[in-house]
Amino acid sequence: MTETTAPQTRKFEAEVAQVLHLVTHSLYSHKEIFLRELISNASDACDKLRFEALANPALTEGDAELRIDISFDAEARTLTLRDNGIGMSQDEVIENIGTIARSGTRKFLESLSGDARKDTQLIGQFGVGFYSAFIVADKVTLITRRAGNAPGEGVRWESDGSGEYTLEAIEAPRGSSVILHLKQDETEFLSAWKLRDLISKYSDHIAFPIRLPVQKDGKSTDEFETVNHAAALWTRPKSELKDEDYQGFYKSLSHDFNDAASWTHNRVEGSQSYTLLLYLPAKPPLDAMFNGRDERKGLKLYIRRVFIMDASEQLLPAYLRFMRGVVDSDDLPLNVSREILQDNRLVAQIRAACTKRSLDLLEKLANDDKEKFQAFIDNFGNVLKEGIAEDTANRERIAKLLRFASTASEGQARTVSLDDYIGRMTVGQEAIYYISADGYGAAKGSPQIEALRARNVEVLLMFDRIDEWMLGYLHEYAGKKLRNVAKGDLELDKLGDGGDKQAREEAEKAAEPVLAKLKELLSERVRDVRVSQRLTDSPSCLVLDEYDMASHMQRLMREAGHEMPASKPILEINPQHALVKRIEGEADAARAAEFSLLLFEQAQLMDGAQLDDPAGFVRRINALLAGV
Ligand SMILES: Nc1ncnc2c1ncn2[C@@H]1O[C@H](COP(=O)(O)OP(=O)(O)OP(=O)(O)O)[C@@H](O)[C@H]1O
Repeated sequence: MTETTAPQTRKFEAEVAQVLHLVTHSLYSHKEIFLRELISNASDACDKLRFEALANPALTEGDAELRIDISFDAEARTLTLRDNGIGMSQDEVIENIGTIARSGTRKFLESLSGDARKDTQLIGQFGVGFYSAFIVADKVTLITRRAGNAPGEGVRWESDGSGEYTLEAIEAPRGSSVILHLKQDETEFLSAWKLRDLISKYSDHIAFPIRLPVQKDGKSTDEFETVNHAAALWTRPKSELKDEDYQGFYKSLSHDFNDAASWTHNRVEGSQSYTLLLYLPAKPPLDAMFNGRDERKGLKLYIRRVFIMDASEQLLPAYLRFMRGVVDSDDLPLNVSREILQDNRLVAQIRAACTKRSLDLLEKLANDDKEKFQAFIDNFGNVLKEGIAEDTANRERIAKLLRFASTASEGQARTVSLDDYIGRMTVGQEAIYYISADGYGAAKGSPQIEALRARNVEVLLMFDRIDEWMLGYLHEYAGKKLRNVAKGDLELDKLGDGGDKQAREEAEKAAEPVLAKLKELLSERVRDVRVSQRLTDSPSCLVLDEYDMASHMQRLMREAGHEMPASKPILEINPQHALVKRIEGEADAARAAEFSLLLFEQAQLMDGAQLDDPAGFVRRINALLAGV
């Protein structure tokens, strides 16, 4: 450790100054949260000490009852939060309070919009932690000593939040005291009544005693009394807990300003015993947005009430990474490591239970609260889709929860479930039809869906990046095949009244000369030219064979740097269309070649592809328009 004797002044990292400025300016309307944040830090510090003391009991010697004391001095205008938790060494103070250690914070700063209202929302989800002290204080003093360090190795840190702080080595008890020098108008926090009220509102569930000085004749005495429940919330019987209790716990667990959308709380007893408390956030938590699949957080593992670690990766599959909560196991060994968690039978059981309970919760929400469920789909629907590939055992349950846009729904909102779709299938329809494209407009306007539309057959519109990948794993739902409308033979004869098969065969026969002409003219660009059953209005479209990769997926793969074998598409034509008829009757070979190219280029454009020769395309269109 670096020795400090006289106070030294240091500068905050530039980003800290930025966060501080933002916190103090944008969170004023939520100023009470400072108390919740500081209590939550104190509670984390007690958790950490309790955990370290498992291996080294000497750490808590002489002061083993972990607690958080809050006191105030009306004359000096100070409010002090003191915990006898893990404390910090000088290096840790510099690291934790003077810099922005977490990569998520940097990303958070980059994402700020400059719009105060939006940024407040964002910072609320991000969890402002220690810096929230500066919402109500114009100076903050932190006195701290790491458990295990000698009494003289304490640190005094002080700052007015304007860009610099001072550090000094001092004598200090184990743990941390945060002393807030309150701003002129923040007198309300110098009241036992007000503090008690805030503690029961925001911090009642904290598992350590939070104590306030006993009041006598309007003054604080030296005696302290516990004002919270001081029992881990998830250990309390459900019947005793109110919605506010669950929401309060959620907020301090997740640092979210918003209420959770829903939660599930279960005690499991059997071959092993554990408690689960899982929350579904109403808004995407920031880390779920910023941190990738490998950096996730949000599910805390406790063993017999002792906080062990964040074990989201071990206890939840990646496609449920938006869930937040607590797992408290009675049977895992306290000295469990991440490695042990990876490969442990009990953990595998708990993980399966977390998955099941999360899916139960989502199903219940889908049935009971359409609005909240729709918000879930809007926020997390694409994350859930990963489950189709990842969790084969639960594939059908996950598929049931998915929602899509379709030709029967309004706009691009994903509102149609596979069950809704099946309920609307027409006579003779055996498959669930979908089209996939780069965007909603492209999917909805796909020429390939024209004939299905004309027959009143609904088509699901898939246009999220993940869809094509997911569809590679979702071949069937409730015994019905999922079929890409742009692939293979649609067997439209089986639908509805079946149409006039004979008339179709005659039309195909009649189109043979134009097919032959087009095949010859476009032989370098297409694999085959066929009469389409899919088209009613457009002259042409591109289709794929049953096992070809969807064309926009091929493009995505190429963009991502994958070598894709060049495969020529199949062109389908509508022999009734004027352009096709024109080609058929065109005696001038050069013009016929130009127009057939146009037929192909139009199909490419509607498929979302880039043209090889846009200038040539425009020239051809103009020639056609000018009747040349
Ligand atoms: N009372 C305390 N005792 C010991 N360490 C503390 C205390 N308060 C803060 N710290 C340390 O400072 C770090 C930064 O605290 P801060 O509240 O800013 O963020 P955080 O708690 O890590 O994140 P979040 O608030 O989003 O959970 C903490 O991670 C912890 O290591």
